[in-house]
Amino acid sequence: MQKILIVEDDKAISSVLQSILSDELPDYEFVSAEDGLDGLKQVEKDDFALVISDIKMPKVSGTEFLKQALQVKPDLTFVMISGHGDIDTAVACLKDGAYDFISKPIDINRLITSVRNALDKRNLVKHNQVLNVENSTLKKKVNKKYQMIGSSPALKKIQEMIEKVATSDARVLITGPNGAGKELVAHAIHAQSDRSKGPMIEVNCAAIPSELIESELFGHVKGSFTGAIKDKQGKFELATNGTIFLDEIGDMSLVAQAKVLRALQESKVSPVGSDKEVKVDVRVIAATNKNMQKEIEAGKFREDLYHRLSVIEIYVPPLDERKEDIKLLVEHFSKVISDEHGTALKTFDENAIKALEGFSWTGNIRELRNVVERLIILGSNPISETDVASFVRK
Ligand SMILES: Nc1ncnc2c1ncn2[C@@H]1O[C@H](COP(=O)(O)OP(=O)(O)OP(=O)(O)O)[C@@H](O)[C@H]1O
Repeated sequence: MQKILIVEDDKAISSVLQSILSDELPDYEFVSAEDGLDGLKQVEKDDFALVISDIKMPKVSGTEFLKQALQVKPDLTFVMISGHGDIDTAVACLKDGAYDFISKPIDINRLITSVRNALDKRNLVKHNQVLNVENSTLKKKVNKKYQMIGSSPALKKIQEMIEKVATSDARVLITGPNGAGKELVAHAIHAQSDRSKGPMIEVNCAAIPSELIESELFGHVKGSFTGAIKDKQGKFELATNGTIFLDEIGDMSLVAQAKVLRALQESKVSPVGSDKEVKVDVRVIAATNKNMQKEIEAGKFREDLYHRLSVIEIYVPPLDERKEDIKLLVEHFSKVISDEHGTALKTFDENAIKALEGFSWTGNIRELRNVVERLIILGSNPISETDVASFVRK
C-alpha cells in the first residue's frame, strides 16, 4: 500500500486531516509526524506517494523540512499548509519544489482537490519513468536483434559505411545475395541515424502484387477501387520522419517503378483516387539481390530510378567470401538460440568450427543460423566435428 505522510505539530488538526483524507483515499496508508525533524526521519526511512506538511512547526520548520527532504528524495511531492498571513512563505515553498499549498483555515474541498491532483501528477510522472525504462529496454533489445557480428575486412568496411551514411539523409541501395545481411544493414543505418526516433517501415516489393503496390506505398481513398472500403495511409506517409525500406526493389514492376520515381523526385505522394498531394519527409533505403546493371540492360529496371536510389551503394558479400566471420557468427547464434529456447549454452569445438568453415554457404548467414540451430538441438556439448558430419548434409 502506498503511504501519505502528514507532518503537523497540532495533533487535533493532524487527526482531522487523516480521518478526512483516509475516507477519500482508502487505498493509501497514512503516517503522521509531529514536526519537521520527525518528518525528515520518516522520509529517510520510508517511501511516500505524498507529503502534506504544515509550514510553522517547532524544531525544523516546514520550509526547512521541504528543502532537506527534497535533497534526500528529489521526486517527493509536497502539499504545504500555511498559516494565516503566511502566503509569502507558502509561495517561496512552491519555488523550492512544493506542488501546492493550502491556507488555514483549511477548506476541505480545496484540500481534497489539491491532494488528488498532486497524486495524479506524481503517478503520471512515475508511469512515464516506467515507460521510459521500458522504451529504452525495448530499443536495446531491437538494437541487439540488429547487431552485426563479424570481424572480416568486408564486414568492417560495411560498418564504417553505415556509420558514415547514417548521419546523412542520402538514399542507400544495399546489394548482395539472399541471406547475406542486407536487411540488417538497413536496420543498422536507421538505428544509428537521427531518424531512429521515427518509424522504420519495411515494404517487401516482391511480395505485393503489382496492381496493389501503388495503394500499398501511397495509400488510397475510399471507393477508389473495388475493395477500397475506407481511406488507407500508404507506407511512405507512415514512414514520415523515419525511414522506408524498400526490400527486393529489383522485383518491382515497371509501372510501380515509375510511381516510386515520381515520389522520390518530388518528395510528395498522391494516394490512389485522390488529386491531393501529401508532402513526405522520409529517408529511402532499398535493397536487392539482383545485379542491377543486368536488370537495366534487360529493360527490367529503370536506369533513372536506379540512380535516384543508389546515391550510396553498400555491397554485402556472400559468406563464402568472408569465412573468417563464421566462428564469431556461430558463437553469437549459439547464445541467441539458447536464450530463445531457454536452454543451457552449447559450445562448438575447434574442429566443428573448421568443418563449418570448409562448407560452401549458398544460403549465406541465414543458412548458417539454421545449421547452428539444428546442431544445438541435435548435437552433443561441446558440438564436435562428428556432430557436424552427422547432422549437416552438404
Ligand atoms: N553480420 C551478421 N551478424 C549477425 N546476424 C546476421 C548478420 N548478417 C545476417 N545476419 C542474420 O542472418 C539472417 C539473414 O539476414 P538478412 O535478412 O538481413 O539478409 P538479407 O540479405 O536481407 O536476405 P534476403 O535478401 O533473403 O531478404 C537474419 O536472421 C540476420 O539477423
